[in-house]
Amino acid sequence: MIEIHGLTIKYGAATAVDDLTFHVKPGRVTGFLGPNGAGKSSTMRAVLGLETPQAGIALVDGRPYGSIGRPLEQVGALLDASAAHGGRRARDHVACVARSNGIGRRRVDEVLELTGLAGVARRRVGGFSLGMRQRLGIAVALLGDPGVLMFDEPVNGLDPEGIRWIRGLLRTLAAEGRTVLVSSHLMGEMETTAGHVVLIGRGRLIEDTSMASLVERFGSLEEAYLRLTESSVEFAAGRAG
Ligand SMILES: Nc1ncnc2c1ncn2[C@@H]1O[C@H](COP(=O)(O)OP(=O)(O)OP(=O)(O)O)[C@@H](O)[C@H]1O
Repeated sequence: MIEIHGLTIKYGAATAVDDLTFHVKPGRVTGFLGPNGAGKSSTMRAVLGLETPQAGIALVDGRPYGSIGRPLEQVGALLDASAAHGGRRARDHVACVARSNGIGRRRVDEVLELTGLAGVARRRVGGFSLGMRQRLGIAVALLGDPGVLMFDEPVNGLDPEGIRWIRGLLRTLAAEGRTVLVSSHLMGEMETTAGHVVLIGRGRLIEDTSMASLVERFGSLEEAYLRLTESSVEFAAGRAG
């Protein structure tokens, strides 16, 4: 379970996350949605102890990330697919993270297999497509077999086969009883994958509800999203013509 309590994150004078409170429960995929700049990535970083909030707290299974003994075995995350060093071979990258976290080699091969990277594991990450990097980031997130998983826009750059694969993976992870938080701007994809939605705008909570209730109220997730975030969009495109 992930618990966010009164979380406030400021960058200088700008408030990115504003007194945000919500819980992410196990056993279902929770879609974390909101316009560009709404504060999704900042919130996820706070869960991993990568942000120092001005107020509030983010907990994983009741504890702040920094106090977890073997964090990779509690929470796995894909936040930035470009994080891996380009000069490294894929397997070496995963093996290095595994080694520094006391995780054995067998698990390295398992996650490479699970993410479809076994055949390219000896290739350098620098030559990887964005979709392959996403898979590599997911492989690392799964290394510790954690009960809590966070993916920041994991479908980015994936081809249709990859999108279908991640849909199945997210559902499987949730069905295994894990806590799964996924951010995405692809409403159609989220509607089929997520059972619950946390919608934020300008760092504040807009909705924390089941997918079924949103679709029932608005007809589709896209419609719900557009209507509910109307006043929270910071970077709206100009109208053509
Ligand atoms: N390191 C930083 N320094 C300064 N401002 C930042 C930093 N990181 C994020 N911000 C700002 O905080 C706000 C929230 O950003 P964040 O990346 O959390 O939003 P997001 O919902 O993940 O957006 P997107 O959907 O575009 O990825 C934005 O206004 C962003 O410009």
